[in-house]
Amino acid sequence: MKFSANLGFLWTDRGMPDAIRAARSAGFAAVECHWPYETPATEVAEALVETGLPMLGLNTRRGNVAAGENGLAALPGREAEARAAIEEAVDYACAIEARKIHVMAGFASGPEAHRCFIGNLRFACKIANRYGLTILIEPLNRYDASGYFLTTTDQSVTIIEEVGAPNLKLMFDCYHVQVMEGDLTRRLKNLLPLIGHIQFASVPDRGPPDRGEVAYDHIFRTIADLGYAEPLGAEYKPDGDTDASLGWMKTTEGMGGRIQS
Ligand SMILES: O=C(O)[C@@H](O)C(=O)CO
Ligand SMILES: [Mg+2]
Repeated sequence: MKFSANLGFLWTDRGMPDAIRAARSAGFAAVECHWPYETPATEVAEALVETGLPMLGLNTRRGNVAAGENGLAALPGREAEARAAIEEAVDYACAIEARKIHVMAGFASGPEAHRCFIGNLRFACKIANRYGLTILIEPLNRYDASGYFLTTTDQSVTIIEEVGAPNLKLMFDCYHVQVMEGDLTRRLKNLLPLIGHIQFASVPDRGPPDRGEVAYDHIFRTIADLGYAEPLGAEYKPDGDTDASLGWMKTTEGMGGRIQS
């Protein structure tokens, strides 16, 4: 069991190359990010080579963030922008050797949005397949992303089956899944073949995993027992300094200190 530092939330006080170095110093086995596009891919690639860490994945652009957009792929009429964002993410991923792209659905609902999302995901999977990349979809919870198109693992399974591409997988963020559906242990076991990445944070405050309503020592042990060996994404918001928030990696029984080796 290994951990990946999500640089969308951890070490946000520095640029991505330095955040990658900080993750290496803290003992993470990998990094992942949200929207790296303002940093030249060459700078990110250099920091990855220097530290030896892989960048697991990145997200497609959200669209007009100032206007509150949170993804484009399920927005009928915005297919050209959504597909340009997918192509941009594929290019960036190839430049830094990231293997997974989270295609963000956006705020939408109804059958037209569903059809639009399916079409854009088929497009994404086809392009990604040329480079051996995996496309991820991630259900987000109704409080943090009210009105987001994709909200549950059940809905995600329907979409993955309808798209029918072997390189389309579920981003199982334990934080969102716990808020929306609960039953984490059974869901992890049942959905394992469809899972392309796992993330975690405390619930309900999205802090480090050694607090809140989810017993992450049990969840991490469950994941390890299932034979899932990919790094788990630490996607939580530290109260302040990221380094000061990492006690869970070293001290909590059953967590990183014992599992990560
Ligand atoms: O959980 C999240 O919010 C992220 O994994 C993400 O990709 C952006 O919303
Ligand atoms: Mg997440």
